[in-house]
Amino acid sequence: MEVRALDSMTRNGDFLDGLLDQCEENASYFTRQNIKPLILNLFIAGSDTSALTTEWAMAELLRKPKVLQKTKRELMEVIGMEPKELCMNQTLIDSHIFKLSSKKLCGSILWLLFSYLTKSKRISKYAATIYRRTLSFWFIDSSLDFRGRDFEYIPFGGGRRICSGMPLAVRMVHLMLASMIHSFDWKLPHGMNPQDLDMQEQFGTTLRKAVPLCVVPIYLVEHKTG
Ligand code: HEM
Repeated sequence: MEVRALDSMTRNGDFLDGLLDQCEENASYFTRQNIKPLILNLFIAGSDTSALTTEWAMAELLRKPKVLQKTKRELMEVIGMEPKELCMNQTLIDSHIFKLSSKKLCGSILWLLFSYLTKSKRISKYAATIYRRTLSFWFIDSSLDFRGRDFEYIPFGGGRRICSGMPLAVRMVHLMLASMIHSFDWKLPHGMNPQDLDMQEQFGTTLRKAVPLCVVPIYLVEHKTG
């Protein structure tokens, strides 16, 4: 903090700087002691949820090779062949995702992804029915909003305590999935049949796969040769 006061170069304008600025404000109830638990909270709330959603989605895609292929084709159409284009660039991701959503593809993936999390959080009988129904379909032209407006489907909760990481989570999960599908072909190990993939769940704070997904990435030759 002393160094920050002396040297404006040590400021990156990032989240931590914002928190430290807040501590320094007169009459702020927020102190340096609050920063560590707050950041820890964000890691706990943000890492397993996003990683497991991505893992479940990959597992579902691998069980449905035609859907995986269709997803890949759409990504190739929208992004092109060059994997380096798919980087952590906000504008790029958003524009790509919107293009895909218009084809109902990403929308349907999102729908599937978050259904898992719906199951792990505050599940009601009604949500359970929706969840089961959701898993039977892939290409749903869903009119349900995952942002807490339709109470039968609240993967991020709703109201004042709705997940504050939702905008980040939606982008991260899409980006991770899209990068993986776009850049590699995927196959199951030891010639495993997609239908034999173990989809059992392990109950917990977040719903993980009982048997972690093991899958082999194959680098696409077209990418190398251009
Ligand atoms: C797919 C990913 C995620 C899912 C499904 C998810 C889901 C949820 C749910 C259901 C809640 C409880 C909302 C309520 O009480 O009504 C929640 C809260 C929260 N989430 Fe997420 N989350 C995800 C990712 C993230 C990420 C990436 C972050 C931050 C980096 C984050 C930060 C938080 C925080 C801080 C809360 C507490 C909000 C509060 O109580 O005011 N989450 N999340």
